[in-house]
Amino acid sequence: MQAIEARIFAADMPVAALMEKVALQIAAQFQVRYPLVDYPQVGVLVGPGHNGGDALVVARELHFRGYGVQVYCPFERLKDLTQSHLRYATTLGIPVQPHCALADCDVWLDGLFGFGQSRNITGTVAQLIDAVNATGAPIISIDLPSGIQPDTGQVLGTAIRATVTLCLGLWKQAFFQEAALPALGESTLVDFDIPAADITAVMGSRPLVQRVDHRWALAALPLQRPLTVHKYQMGNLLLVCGSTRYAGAAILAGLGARASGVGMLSIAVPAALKPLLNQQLPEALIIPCSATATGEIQALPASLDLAAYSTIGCGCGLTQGPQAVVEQVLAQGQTVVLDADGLNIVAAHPAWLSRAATTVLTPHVGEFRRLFPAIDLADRLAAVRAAALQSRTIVLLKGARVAIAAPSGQVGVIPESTPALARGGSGDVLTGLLAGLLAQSHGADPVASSPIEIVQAAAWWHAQTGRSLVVDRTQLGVDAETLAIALIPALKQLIVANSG
Ligand SMILES: NC(=O)C1=CN([C@@H]2O[C@H](COP(=O)(O)OP(=O)(O)OC[C@H]3O[C@@H](n4cnc5c(N)ncnc54)[C@H](O)[C@@H]3O)[C@@H](O)[C@H]2O)[C@@H](O)CC1
Ligand SMILES: Nc1ncnc2c1ncn2[C@@H]1O[C@H](COP(=O)(O)OP(=O)(O)O)[C@@H](O)[C@H]1O
Ligand SMILES: [K+]
Repeated sequence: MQAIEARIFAADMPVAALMEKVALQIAAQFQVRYPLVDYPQVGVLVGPGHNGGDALVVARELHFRGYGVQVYCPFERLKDLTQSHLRYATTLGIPVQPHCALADCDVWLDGLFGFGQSRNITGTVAQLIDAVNATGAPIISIDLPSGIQPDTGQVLGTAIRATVTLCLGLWKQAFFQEAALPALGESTLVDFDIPAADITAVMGSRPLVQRVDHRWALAALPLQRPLTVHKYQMGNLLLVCGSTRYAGAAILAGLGARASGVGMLSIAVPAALKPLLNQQLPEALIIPCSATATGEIQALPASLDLAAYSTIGCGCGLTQGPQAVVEQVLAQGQTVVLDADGLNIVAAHPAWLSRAATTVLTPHVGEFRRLFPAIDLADRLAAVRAAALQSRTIVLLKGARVAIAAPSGQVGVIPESTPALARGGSGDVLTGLLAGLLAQSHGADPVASSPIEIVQAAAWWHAQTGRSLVVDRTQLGVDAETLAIALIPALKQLIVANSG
């Protein structure tokens, strides 16, 4: 953003004109969300840079529209343009105070810091932020909540907890970092006509980090099958999963795979689980495996031709016993998705990941740390990219903002989700779903999407299904089985909602 902004200014767009253009939009949005009749008193926090300048333009506009405006600016030295706006606000009779004795305001506007913030916030400024948060009144943050590091999303000591954040121009990475989520509130983008040429000049035609949106995700799904296909051309998936202890994980992965539309689904489980799996997934071919005394897979049947499958998904509910099975799966030449215990096993044998075919790893933070102990998770987007580059695999880092990185360094992030998905088994559903989609892309009639696009699409679909279930059933109603069964109806809704 800084580099793009510099290009715009170098091309002689006056800085003050751009600030005015942006701030007038913020003022308009402010008045729609917080109308004068209900929110007559506005407190405005002004920082030393252009974020503070934006806030002062908004303060001026709100003053003329009839709001009672009170400015708080705990800084002595301001950038010139910000200083000019402050002088003019004072001339208009808008009260300006430096300290924390806060008036009773109905709503706050946060213009302390924007994308220029990097240092820890201390002293009076920190006190001001804490005091405004403590009022309980709604807060609109300009560009970023003050106190949030724009790239990593980390809290710089303390941060405004915004009700609404109006992000200016282009999404900053912090909007997709979990550390920032509690501070962001509802986030929307304010467009101010950045020339496309300036964006491409700085970011290239494909930015390194991209939000996965409905257009991309729906385009990557195999929604239209060729007319004359047979089942083996629409993906031949093998799931290797389950143990007596974790039988449900195998069922949930199977249900996720079912929703993918995969042509042929086989599930290798300890023999004792076969009747249960048959009952839950009548369409699947259940492959009984020899088991240890503790109910783990001992070995895959010698007659099983692993090379016949287009994709193998391995690990859900496996336990850490079947190491040789994981090694055998990774020695195959086709796409492998590793989850849960598959990841825990491979963490001790990273060399097994050196393979020519595509490997997809789907760790949560705990599994990620075991796999990549040297990679710092403070910046999740950088961490997932480093992991993909290091392991030459596709890495999907689970959590509130799922991030997916390819060995090329490209990162996709799922911009919307719901904490209702933080529930045992929902990851198993995702593994089955994405393995089933990957299997179809390797069928004889492949869809055009690349593996990374398919993994992103699966994660998007999974998160959107969670969100749609929350609407119907509250956050308490998103258990993993319900999630798996809802994938298809949710997809139907998503297609209808995003058509045209
Ligand atoms: N994106 C764009 O091109 C536009 C940007 N504008 C605004 O300009 C902002 C960026 O302006 P600036 O580059 O001036 O940066 P900021 O307004 O974020 O402020 C940076 C200033 O704060 C100081 N500072 C940073 N952390 C501090 C701390 N912890 N304690 C005390 N002081 C601290 C810095 O030394 C610097 O002087 C954007 O966020 C946005 O609000 C708009 O005015 C117009 C369009
Ligand atoms: N706070 C959250 N908000 C949104 N999604 C979440 C959150 N926490 C977890 N998830 C999602 O829920 C799933 C949990 O998967 P995982 O941790 O593997 O659990 P399990 O192994 O029990 O299935 C992942 O898809 C993850 O991204
Ligand atoms: K701000």
